[in-house]
Amino acid sequence: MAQYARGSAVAVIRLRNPPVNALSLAVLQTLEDGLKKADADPSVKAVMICGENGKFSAGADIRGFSSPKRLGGALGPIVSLIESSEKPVVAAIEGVALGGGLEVALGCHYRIAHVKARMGLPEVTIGLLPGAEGTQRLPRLIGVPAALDMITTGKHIPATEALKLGLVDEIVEENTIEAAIRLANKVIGQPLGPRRLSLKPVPKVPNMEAFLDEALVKVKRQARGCLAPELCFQAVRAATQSPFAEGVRRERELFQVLLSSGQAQALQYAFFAERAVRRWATPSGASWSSAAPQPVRRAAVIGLGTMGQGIVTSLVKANIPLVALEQDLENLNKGRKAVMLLLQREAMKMEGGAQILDFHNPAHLQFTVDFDLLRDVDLVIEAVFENMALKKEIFHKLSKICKPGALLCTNTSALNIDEIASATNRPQQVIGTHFFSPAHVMRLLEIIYGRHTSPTAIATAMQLAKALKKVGVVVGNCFGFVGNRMMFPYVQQAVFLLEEGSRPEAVDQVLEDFGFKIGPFRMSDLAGLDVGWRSRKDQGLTGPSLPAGTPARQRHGQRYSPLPDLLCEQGRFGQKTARGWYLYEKAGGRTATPDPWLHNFLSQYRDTHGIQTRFIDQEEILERCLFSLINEGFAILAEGIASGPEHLDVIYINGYGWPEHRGGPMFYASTVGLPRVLAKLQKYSEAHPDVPGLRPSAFLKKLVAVGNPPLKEWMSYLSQQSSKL
Ligand SMILES: CC/C=C\C/C=C/C(=O)SCCNC(=O)CCNC(=O)[C@H](O)C(C)(C)COP(=O)(O)OP(=O)(O)OC[C@H]1O[C@@H](n2cnc3c(N)ncnc32)[C@H](O)[C@@H]1OP(=O)(O)O
Repeated sequence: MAQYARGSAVAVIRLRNPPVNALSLAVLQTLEDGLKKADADPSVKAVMICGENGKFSAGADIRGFSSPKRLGGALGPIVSLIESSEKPVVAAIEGVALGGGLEVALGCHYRIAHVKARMGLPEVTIGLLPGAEGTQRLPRLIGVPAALDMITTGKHIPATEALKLGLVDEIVEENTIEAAIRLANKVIGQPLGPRRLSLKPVPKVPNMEAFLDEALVKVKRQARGCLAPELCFQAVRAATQSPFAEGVRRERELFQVLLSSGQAQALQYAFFAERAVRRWATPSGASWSSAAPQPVRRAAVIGLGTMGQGIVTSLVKANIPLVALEQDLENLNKGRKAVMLLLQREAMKMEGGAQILDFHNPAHLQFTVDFDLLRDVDLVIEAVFENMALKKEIFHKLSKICKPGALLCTNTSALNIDEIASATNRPQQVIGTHFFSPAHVMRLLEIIYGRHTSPTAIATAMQLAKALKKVGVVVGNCFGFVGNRMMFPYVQQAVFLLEEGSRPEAVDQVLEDFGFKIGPFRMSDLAGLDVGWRSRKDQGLTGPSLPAGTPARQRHGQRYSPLPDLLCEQGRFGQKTARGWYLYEKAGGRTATPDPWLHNFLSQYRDTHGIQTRFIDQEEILERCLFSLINEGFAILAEGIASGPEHLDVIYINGYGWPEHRGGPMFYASTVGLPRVLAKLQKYSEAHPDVPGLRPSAFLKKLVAVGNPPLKEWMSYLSQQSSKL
């Protein structure tokens, strides 16, 4: 709701809808009532609009976009009403003014902001555009280039930048409300025409059309199939071509297109999914609501390879003092140099970075080879090589050295947390923290609890994720956990498709067109083919431990492709060796070129194994890769490894480059329709009976049998029916 109060000559309208004063229909109604009351009251000479609890408003209530009584066109007319008021209206911006919240402020005649406030039009990130006339007012106020940047990226800007852009008239360090009332009193009686943005012309840019054409190319390139950035662009372009009223009409049309697009629903689902996974729970009943985190005043990272370097950088950025440990001086110096370089780059990106990132002070970041320095840390993150024996040795040592309360985390992408914990005298304090590379950039932190991990340990790891500005997702312990376990069948299908007749570039193209940042073969080349090779050798799937006489394309009675092993045997490890599934300009090069050698190698391979090369169309590539990944997701849910489909989706969006506008794999499955996913899996499974990843999961079959319920109801079928699966 909005609260109306009149004191002296200035009426105060306070937006009130905790926690972020989202603009629901009820809030809009009371805002409109307040404006009309102020207008009708002759003793009121000016109006001040602010938000409750130090936040102006986070914009339209996102849940309202999917409700039957849609928010759609409700806000624009109210913004117009504010602007047309004959009494000056001042916005007092504290905390955040985002989306519709900022559009309300743009309707006001004056804007005053607290120095710590943030502003933005993030509608694009939830698949929409600023549909309350924001695409028409903002370019008039701050110019087309700056407005286009804010509207097409959705970025939040600090008040200091808003002042420089002319988005706000003044910033204050003290009480914003009092300053806004002072300003309102001061401007009573002054002409309002020049303050009405709808009456202003859009400032000219030399070669406007050329500028816009270039901007459009950039917007499209960055959108990777997402509709909203381009439609945001079109709305701003309309502001440069048409009078205000016509621009508003165009904005409304484009808004409706986005509102009814599946993409907006997917992005809004993703927004709430990210927040839902914070409320973690385990099958044993531990949960976020009852577990409290332990404070982490000092941490340690063991191992300064690529992952360790990124983790150290993340901790420094989060201002957590730490000890970085390596096994010997040579590795320590190498690691230190790399970390310092990363930190310098990060500091350059931050405003006042060098002061904020105090990484030259040993009290904040200490490099050592001495395990004894880990005695009083609150949390250790082990980030050594993916080797069970090595990790167990380290954890055994840690449990002897670290203080009793210290949390012991292992950065692993697949290894058994319980086995690692068994090497310690405190398995309740051992937890998996699976960072994604580069660890100081990627948002995902998969948090894996073992059989004995305590709720406090989970809560502490989640708190750490928050401090590192990452999205923590709590999952159970199984080989590959959630993300990699779903990735295995996906990559396996991609390789099988090569055996049957496809090429890496064809498979990658289909998945990149779908919206993945990078296809499976480019991804393998980037990560290094040797990583998987080592793991397969450890599992006895290839290498010297493979029993003599094992068929080349079969393991344990299932189809197996030795193609990646054969490439590794040729020294083709991907980017690092300039050759993998592609050819690169040099070792460490980034530009992937299709490799005639590989094409020839694939033909010979097919001949050797008597495989008839066939043409594989895009639909089959997409369905076999994606549906096998989704199928594994259903198995994971049925086993209780993750507590809901949102967890899987958040993991895929934030750790695996899944296109957010498709809402994550499980949401995508719900949009395709589970009966179709099942039918396709059945078809492919019949064609490839020796591939378990294509065999439909019992849970998927169950959901289809009960009538394809909406995603939010899936888990209820599991709890009622799991015994029958
Ligand atoms: C009718 C109008 C036509 C069109 C134009 C207008 C369109 C819009 O305005 S669309 C909305 C644009 N605004 C946003 O996209 C902002 C979204 N929110 C955020 O970015 C963040 O929540 C925040 C920066 C405002 C606060 O971040 P933080 O402090 O980390 O808190 P949370 O993110 O956990 O949020 C707390 C709580 O509030 C819920 N929430 C936040 N914003 C909205 C919103 N706009 N509508 C509905 N609910 C919102 C959020 O989900 C959290 O609740 P839960 O934990 O229960 O999910």
